[in-house]
Amino acid sequence: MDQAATSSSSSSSSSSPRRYTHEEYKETADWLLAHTEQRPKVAIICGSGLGSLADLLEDKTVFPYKDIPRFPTSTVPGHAGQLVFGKLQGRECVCMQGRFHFYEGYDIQTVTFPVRVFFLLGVETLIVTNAAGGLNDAYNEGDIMLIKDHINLPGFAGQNPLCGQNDERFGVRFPCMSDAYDRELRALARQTAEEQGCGGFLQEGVYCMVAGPSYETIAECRLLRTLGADTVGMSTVPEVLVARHCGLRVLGLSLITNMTVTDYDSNQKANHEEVLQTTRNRTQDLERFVSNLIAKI
Ligand SMILES: O=P(O)(O)O[C@@H]1C[C@H](O)[C@@H](CO)O1
Ligand SMILES: Nc1nc2[nH]cnc2c(=O)[nH]1
Repeated sequence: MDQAATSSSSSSSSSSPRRYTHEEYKETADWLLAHTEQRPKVAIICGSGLGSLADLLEDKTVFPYKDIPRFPTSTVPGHAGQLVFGKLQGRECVCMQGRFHFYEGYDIQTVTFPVRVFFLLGVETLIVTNAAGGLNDAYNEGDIMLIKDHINLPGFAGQNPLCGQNDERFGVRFPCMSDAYDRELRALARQTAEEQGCGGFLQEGVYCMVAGPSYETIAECRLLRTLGADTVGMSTVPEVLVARHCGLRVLGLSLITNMTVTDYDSNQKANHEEVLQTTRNRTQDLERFVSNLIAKI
């Protein structure tokens, strides 16, 4: 990717892989603060096909990523590529309509760049959504899974956005992740789903991140299930690591857009069109769910 390759800051080196300085994050945050009067406490990152959440905001100010200093750009269908400030249920929010993925060619610090910008804007809670493949055979396409934990497979292979020199202004060198997904927010989400009458399709489980962009083989799906994963996707975990590092509360939601293939006799094939089609089918329920939930935060 051109931008991924050319926007590399001078701080990148093998001994100091931190890609952006505190000042650089702050410049972007200050630019945004100078261009909007909104001061959101909640940020939402929209997964594949889930960007219409941002359309619910009122009194919107919209910034295409290309206009924001240092912001990367989205390259994946279903990711519009703009930052939307506005009010949802009367609460000021900022919404990423389109996220960045490692498989797009961005390094892991670029993928997570917006999260530290949100922190510097004064955001306290991050709601992160994704489209994911279901591994748990008790799940159904169209279910929403509250993420209670994750498996960071790229992290096992050295791709963790917190690698490199640590800046204590963001957080500690060795952040705890056993409480990554806020228990109170999950309880609120369960309560919201019950009230909305959609408790029947709410699941709670473990999301596993793979680098992508290829979908999993049958053997890989079986392996991930054995490891304890309920869903698999290509995002979210890096953003959560950076958010928790700087003390944001996190709620994670996976929309099960497809059930993964685990049977050698199956003719089913994972594909992005199916992913987007399921998000189109479920978008209204998900929007109502997030919107009702935000009213309680
Ligand atoms: O951004 P998310 O994680 O929702 O997108 C998922 C993972 C890939 O980007 C894509 C595969 O269909 O959907
Ligand atoms: N890795 C992965 N990502 C997805 N995103 C949506 N569905 C899937 C899937 O089956 N696998």
